[in-house]
Amino acid sequence: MRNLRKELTPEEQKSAAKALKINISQVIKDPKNARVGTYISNDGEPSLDYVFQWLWQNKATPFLPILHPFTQVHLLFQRYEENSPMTTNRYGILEPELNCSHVSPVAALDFILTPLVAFDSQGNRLGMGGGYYDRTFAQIPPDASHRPKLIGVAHQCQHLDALPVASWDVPLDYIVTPERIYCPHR
Ligand SMILES: Nc1nc2c(c(=O)[nH]1)N(C=O)[C@@H](CNc1ccc(C(=O)N[C@@H](CCC(=O)O)C(=O)O)cc1)CN2
Ligand SMILES: Nc1ncnc2c1ncn2[C@@H]1O[C@H](COP(=O)(O)OP(=O)(O)OP(=O)(O)O)[C@@H](O)[C@H]1O
Repeated sequence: MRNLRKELTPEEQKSAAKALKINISQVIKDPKNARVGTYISNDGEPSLDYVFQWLWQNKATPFLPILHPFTQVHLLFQRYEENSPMTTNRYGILEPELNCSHVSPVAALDFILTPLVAFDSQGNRLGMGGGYYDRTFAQIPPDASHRPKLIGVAHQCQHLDALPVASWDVPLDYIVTPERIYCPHR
């Protein structure tokens, strides 16, 4: 599945990124003041470059994942601005330089756009295998009055009929591809 997304041509990636922005704007209907977890694409993942522009233009705030400096197995979400100082993490992925005053509690985000390796129509997500997203989502208290909507972002070729589900897997509320919007639980 990772090879499938890596084999897309630059032209295919560009048209995917444009179509994704349109579909994501159907899910994040009211972007003004929305706090949105995002990612910087890696390894053939769909680019969010058009989504970042759309979020900034519509007064939403994107946040990027940072590998937690102490636990090593959780993600921190830090505000991302066009001029944020960046560094590369141990996987070679760009992330903002840690600035604690720009970090948001994960439960305070309104939406989290998650990259994935494969998804199914039931909202199950297969990731890179580090367990970062599931461990981070598990930190949200079950009785939290506000919880982020989880939106998987993928190329259509990452769709599978059914994925195995682990006890710790947190299901996605939506999956957005350039072609379709899946709402598994509605
Ligand atoms: N763009 C992006 N950012 C992200 C993730 C992601 O999947 N995509 N993550 C989602 O969790 C976290 C980082 N997790 C990752 C886990 C493994 C690998 C990876 O490339 N693993 C290599 C082995 C490399 C090594 O061990 O040094 C591999 O599987 O080939 C990358 C990211 C946070 N940021
Ligand atoms: N809530 C959790 N608490 C403790 N361990 C967890 C939790 N979630 C995941 N893990 C651990 O993380 C490992 C990897 O999980 P999994 O294969 O589901 O990762 P993934 O979702 O593919 O990765 P990623 O989120 O980094 O893209 C699992 O073997 C599991 O032991």
